[in-house]
Amino acid sequence: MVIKKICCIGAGYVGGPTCSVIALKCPDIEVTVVDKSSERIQQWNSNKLPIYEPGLYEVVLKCRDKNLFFSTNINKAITEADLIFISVNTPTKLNGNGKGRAADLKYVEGAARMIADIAQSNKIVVEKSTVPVKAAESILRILRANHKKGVKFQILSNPEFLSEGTAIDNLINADRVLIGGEESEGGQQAIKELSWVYEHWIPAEKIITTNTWSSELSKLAANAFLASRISNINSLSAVCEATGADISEVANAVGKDSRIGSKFLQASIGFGGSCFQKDILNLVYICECLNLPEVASYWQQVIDLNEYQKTRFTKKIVELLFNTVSDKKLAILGFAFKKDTGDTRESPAIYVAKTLLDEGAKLHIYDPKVEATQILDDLTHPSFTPDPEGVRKAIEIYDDPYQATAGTHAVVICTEWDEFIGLDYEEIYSNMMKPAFIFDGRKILNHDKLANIGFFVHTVGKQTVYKAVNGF
Ligand SMILES: NC(=O)C1=CN([C@@H]2O[C@H](COP(=O)(O)OP(=O)(O)OC[C@H]3O[C@@H](n4cnc5c(N)ncnc54)[C@H](O)[C@@H]3O)[C@@H](O)[C@H]2O)C=CC1
Ligand SMILES: O=C(O)[C@H]1O[C@H](OP(=O)(O)OP(=O)(O)OC[C@H]2O[C@@H](n3ccc(=O)[nH]c3=O)[C@H](O)[C@@H]2O)[C@H](O)[C@@H](O)[C@@H]1O
Repeated sequence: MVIKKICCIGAGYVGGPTCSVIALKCPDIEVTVVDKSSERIQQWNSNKLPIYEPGLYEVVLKCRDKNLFFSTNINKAITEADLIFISVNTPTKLNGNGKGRAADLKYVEGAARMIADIAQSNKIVVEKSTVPVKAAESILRILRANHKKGVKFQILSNPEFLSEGTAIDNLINADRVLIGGEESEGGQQAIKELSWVYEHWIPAEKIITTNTWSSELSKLAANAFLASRISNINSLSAVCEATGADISEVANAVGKDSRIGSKFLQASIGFGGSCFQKDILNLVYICECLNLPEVASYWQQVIDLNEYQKTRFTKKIVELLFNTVSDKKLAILGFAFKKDTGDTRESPAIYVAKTLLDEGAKLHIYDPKVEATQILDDLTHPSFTPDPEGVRKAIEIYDDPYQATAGTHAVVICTEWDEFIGLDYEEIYSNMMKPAFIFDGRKILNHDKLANIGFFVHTVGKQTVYKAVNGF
């Protein structure tokens, strides 16, 4: 079979950008991205896409309504497709067995059941979502138990490695594409067909093929490795703060060893995002189910250290502000979980805001890309507070960093947006309460310069900087 039509179930952070790039690079293939959320589909078809991702809008504009379609007509897209990506969310389970750790596969199962129900011809079904090892077995059982006479399915695992904020570049210049499938003739043929799609722009030597279970596990492993590097460096940042070593100097010296490498060694207020925590918790749960408690507790440490890092940073804010932030105004600069995205899922800024609000602070929040409604939703969600009205009264959301910081006791940098580096801190200082504090949770600012202006500066992985100004 030559792939002529692709359907992607799930128009989210992965489905949208991935299929846009496939459409861009494969003009001979018609790609339809479907979602059960008509609001999301309507946004994909508008001039304001539902997600902010550098370069995405340009790609969508080039392909939309030519060979790229966003639709709620799931039935039609599945019926016509030769190959179907399942790119739905796989959040951590909130209830029942494995609550708080296992991946909730209800959306994947829902997608599989829809495919089984609708498909009238053979399909290659591709797990794009991040799933536990052996998930393909469950999908296949659902498909094969419900298929119509004569319809055959092949399941492939093709995990996605893009990072938000750099998704388009990651997709176009992927380090590798991983495809896992059955060792049977049918499985190998399906692998070839999906490889052919990627070979439109990815060199063949970068396309790795494995068995299905290796592919599924490699995705969890890659995220666990990446997150553990952040916990490694964050653990050492605590040692730096206690000794006078500087974590940036340590990271630079350690990272120069080519066996270690310099990437992903940026100390921070802890990693956020929708996947690191959920995927490692999922790995921990899998290990427990496999009766591998030592392995489970090894990876659990990566999460525990991340919690410790978030707590450490916020405790320090309260401690340095004379042990009370009650009724003090604090500016939170950055609410997204990293720069160049409007995504706030598991953002450390949410944790910082919660602790400060619980301590009675008033927050002025500014983020260049996160919508005010999103910030409000995050901070008034029932899982965040029992008192949404109280939170609403304690926060103000700004669309200008100078207004957000005016009249505050402290500025807290939660996201490493480039624009925060170039702000006029003399002006900011002049409009703040004194003594004026900066807590740089991302290590992006010039701390000596800030101290010279008069700021009391605390950052991660370095001793607090303060230069006596006017004799104080
Ligand atoms: N966000 C990221 O950067 C990355 C995410 N992943 C994985 O990719 C998967 C998807 O993640 P995101 O795109 O971030 O999730 P998302 O939440 O942004 O998008 C998922 C979409 O699937 C839709 N959906 C769920 N069930 C459906 C159904 N039965 N029919 C139609 N639509 C349905 C939802 O309405 C939602 O729009 C997850 O497994 C995640 O772990 C993998 C790599 C990167
Ligand atoms: O499975 C996924 O969802 C994706 O998860 C991460 O991508 P993402 O979460 O989008 O972004 P990252 O750049 O990995 O950042 C995650 C968090 O770690 C933090 N981080 C990152 C790097 C670093 O050195 N220090 C650090 O604190 C970031 O600020 C952010 O809060 C992985 O990098 C992707 O390869 C993977 O596909």
